[in-house]
Amino acid sequence: MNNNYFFALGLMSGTSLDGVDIVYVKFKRNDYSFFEILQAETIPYSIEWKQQLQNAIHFSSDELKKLDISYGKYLASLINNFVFNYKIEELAFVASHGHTILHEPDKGITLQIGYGNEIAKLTKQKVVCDFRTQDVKLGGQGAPLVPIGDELLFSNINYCLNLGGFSNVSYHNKVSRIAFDICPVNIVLNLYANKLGLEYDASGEIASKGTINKVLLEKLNQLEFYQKNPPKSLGLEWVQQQILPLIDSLEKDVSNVLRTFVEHVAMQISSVLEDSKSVLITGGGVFNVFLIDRIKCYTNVKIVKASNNLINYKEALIFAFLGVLKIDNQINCLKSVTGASQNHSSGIVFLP
Ligand SMILES: Nc1ncnc2c1ncn2[C@@H]1O[C@H](COP(=O)(O)OP(=O)(O)OP(=O)(O)O)[C@@H](O)[C@H]1O
Ligand SMILES: CC(=O)N[C@H]1[C@@H]2OC[C@@H](O2)[C@@H](O)[C@@H]1O[C@H](C)C(=O)O
Repeated sequence: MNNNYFFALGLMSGTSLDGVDIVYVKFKRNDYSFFEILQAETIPYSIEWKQQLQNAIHFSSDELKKLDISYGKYLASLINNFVFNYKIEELAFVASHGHTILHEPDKGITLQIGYGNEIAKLTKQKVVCDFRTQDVKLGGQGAPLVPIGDELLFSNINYCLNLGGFSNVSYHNKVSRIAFDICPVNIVLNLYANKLGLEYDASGEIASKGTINKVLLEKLNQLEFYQKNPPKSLGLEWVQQQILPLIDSLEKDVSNVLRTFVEHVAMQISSVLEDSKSVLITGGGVFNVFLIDRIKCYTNVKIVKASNNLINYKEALIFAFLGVLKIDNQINCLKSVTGASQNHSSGIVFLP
């Protein structure tokens, strides 16, 4: 055993409901910039779990309490399997984001299920969870929480850009960390790829064969959201109200839609990135070769190549890191990002 290092598990279940991401990470004592992802796996949801998590928004508070416990038991079983399969012997704690069921921070509500007490009991590990509630209590949005990880784990990089359902960015301006959603990405590209019977447009092949609809492109770029200053965020409702009707009224050909939307994304992303700065890009959109090429056409940024583990598991890694900060009683929620009344150390610790 080397006392300079310690090991943690990070668990994240994202909005896309593809599964639970688990990472086993090596951290260094007294050096927050060090991390190494040793093992990583996504455990896909069964149809039953997917349905339950999707429907839970309509559950009564008693039903939610039951789900909190049964989902906690489920996470515990995934952790036990992971520890067994990868022969993990050293583990300081588990940090679990859980799954977000309710999130209306302006009404003081945020709920991530997966009861930590259940996980601690069944895994016999120290567990840190419930990272968002305290921030909402302090008047913050309870999200995004990843930027503190960007700040401390990737301090040598100017921009951390995520290309998921939506694209978001975080960077340090002259005074503090800034983070915001830039524009929709895969949530829109997938919808149109689905019309061709595809899950997504692999490598952006179909988009690359389409033609730009200039009127549509201009109208997309003129949407009011893009003129607003951060902090700002996007949701599915906005896409349904502002983006889809616009596309459908102006372009019928799917490859032209994909081509035009890729151009829109590339233009919006490049408009927030300053030339010659470094950018770490993560999220599944990294594999859209055509989109990355288009971004490169508009900017002179230096793209830092991320490993596949980092591309796919950065959020789970950062929740493990938020656990490290909580256990060390250090700030893990930034008021400059969430709008809370103060910076604070968030999360609840459960002992086995
Ligand atoms: N080879 C590929 N070519 C093009 N696109 C890809 C490829 N692989 C993955 N993607 C895109 O990435 C998406 C998955 O990305 P990711 O897992 O980051 O999304 P997410 O978890 O829904 O995002 P978030 O929760 O951060 O919004 C896929 O749905 C698809 O659109
Ligand atoms: C409430 C909640 O679960 N929000 C998630 C969600 O998924 C993406 C986006 O919306 C982000 O705000 C957040 O997660 C990331 C990991 C965050 O907190 O940084």
